[in-house]
Amino acid sequence: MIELYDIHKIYNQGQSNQVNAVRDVTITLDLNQTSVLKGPSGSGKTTLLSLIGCLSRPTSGRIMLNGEVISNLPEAYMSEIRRRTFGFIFQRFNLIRGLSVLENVMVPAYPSGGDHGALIVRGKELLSLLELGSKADMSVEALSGGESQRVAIARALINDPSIVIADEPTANLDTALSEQFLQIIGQLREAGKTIIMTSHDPRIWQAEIVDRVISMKDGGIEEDQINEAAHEHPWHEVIA
Ligand SMILES: Nc1ncnc2c1ncn2[C@@H]1O[C@H](COP(=O)(O)OP(=O)(O)OP(=O)(O)O)[C@@H](O)[C@H]1O
Repeated sequence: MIELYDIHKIYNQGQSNQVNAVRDVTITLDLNQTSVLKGPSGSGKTTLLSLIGCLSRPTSGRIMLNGEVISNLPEAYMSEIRRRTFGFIFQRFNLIRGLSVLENVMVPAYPSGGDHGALIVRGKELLSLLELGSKADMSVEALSGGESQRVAIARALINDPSIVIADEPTANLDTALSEQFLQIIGQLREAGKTIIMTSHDPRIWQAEIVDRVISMKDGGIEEDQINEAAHEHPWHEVIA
C-alpha cells in the first residue's frame, strides 16, 4: 500500500516565483491496481507522480510504502528504494542515443551490479515479450515511436519492479499504439504489478484495465473514482 498524508510540494519556496504544485494531498493507493492521475496542465500530476516514485521529496507531509515511511530517508536509501521498487516510463521515453536497444534496457540494472550474463538474458527475454527480440542490437535512433515506447517499457521492467510509474505514456502515440500500450499494461496488472500513470487521454481513463481515476486541480485532489468495469482479462501471456 502507498499512503500519502498531508502532502505539499512547493517549488522555489519564499521566492517571487514560488509554486504550490501539490497541496494537502492525502490518499491511499492499493497495490496490484492501475491508477490514473488526470487533470489540467499544471494541476500537479507529474509532481505527485515524482513524489510517489521517490524522484523528489515533499516539502511537508509523509509518504509510506508498505507501512514504512519513505519520504524522509537519506538520499542513498531513497535511491535504493527507487531502484528496487519502481520502474519508470517517461513521456519522451528518454532512451539514450548511441546505445543499443538492449543496452538501454539494461541501464537501470547497472547500479545493482550482479551477473552481467544473467542481465543480458533477462533484457533479451523482456525484449522478446514486447516483440522487439530482433531489434536488441539495433541503435535506438532507428526505432519507430511505438518501438521506442516498448523499449522504455522493457527498461522499466528490468529490475522487476512491483510498481510501474508512467508519465503521459501515450502522449506521443497514435490510437493503435495506445491500444497496444493498454494491452501491455493489462498484462502487467494481471502479473500483479501496481501501475500509476498520468494521462490527458480519455482512452486511458476509460480503459477497463484502469481501476481508479484520480482527478487533480490546482495541486489538490478534486475527484477520486473507482472504475467498477475494471475486471480480469484472459491474457494468454503474462509478463512476470
Ligand atoms: N522543477 C520545477 N520548478 C518550478 N516549478 C515547477 C517545477 N516542476 C513543476 N513546476 C510547476 O508546478 C506546477 C505543477 O506542475 P506539474 O508538472 O506537476 O503539472 P502537470 O499536471 O503534470 O502538468 P502537465 O499536464 O502539463 O504535464 C506547474 O505550475 C509547474 O509549472
